[in-house]
Amino acid sequence: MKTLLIDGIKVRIQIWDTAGQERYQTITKQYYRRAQGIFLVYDITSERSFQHIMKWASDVDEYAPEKVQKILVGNKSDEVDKRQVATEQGVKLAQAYGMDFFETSAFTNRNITETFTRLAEQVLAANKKDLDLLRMSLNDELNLAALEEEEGLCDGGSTDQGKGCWC
Ligand SMILES: Nc1nc2c(ncn2[C@@H]2O[C@H](COP(=O)(O)OP(=O)(O)OP(=O)(O)O)[C@@H](O)[C@H]2O)c(=O)[nH]1
Repeated sequence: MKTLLIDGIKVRIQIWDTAGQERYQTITKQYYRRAQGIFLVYDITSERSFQHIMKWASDVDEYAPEKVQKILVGNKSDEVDKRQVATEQGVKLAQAYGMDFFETSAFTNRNITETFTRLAEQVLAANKKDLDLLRMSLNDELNLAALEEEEGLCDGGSTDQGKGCWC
């Protein structure tokens, strides 16, 4: 669980880290169904993990909801000497899939918050209509509560017009 502040809204994100190994894939696919955002992560020190992204992406297309938001992530950017996948390769693949792309390091924390924030922003944008409705009903509730409080004050019998009560 991670909390981020986006556009003045406190967003709580539940994160599932699915297993990369083939033998867990039946379970992994079940996670896709309820996902709103997905990171497709490879390891920049492993060409093989980069090649696997195509497979992950096709699984996501098959099992995740249509409006799921995706970001391509090349992790372990701190491992400069072991790099096998050039940044440009990541950029190109992300462009081909129409995704944003970040290189991150879980070791140094580079781009971690940025990556999560970006995905959360995309998820919020994709669900903007629902969010606007939620905001509107929240505002209605707040206005109602304020009105009730005001009426309560008036019921209290204050005749002091200086306090803004005109009933
Ligand atoms: N140098 C460095 N090492 C990392 C980074 N992220 C993860 N590691 C290391 O890489 C190894 C594998 O990390 P995991 O988090 O188990 O990777 P995973 O992709 O979840 O592995 P699966 O369980 O097979 O899905 C561990 O030894 C981590 O410490 C990073 O950004 N930089």
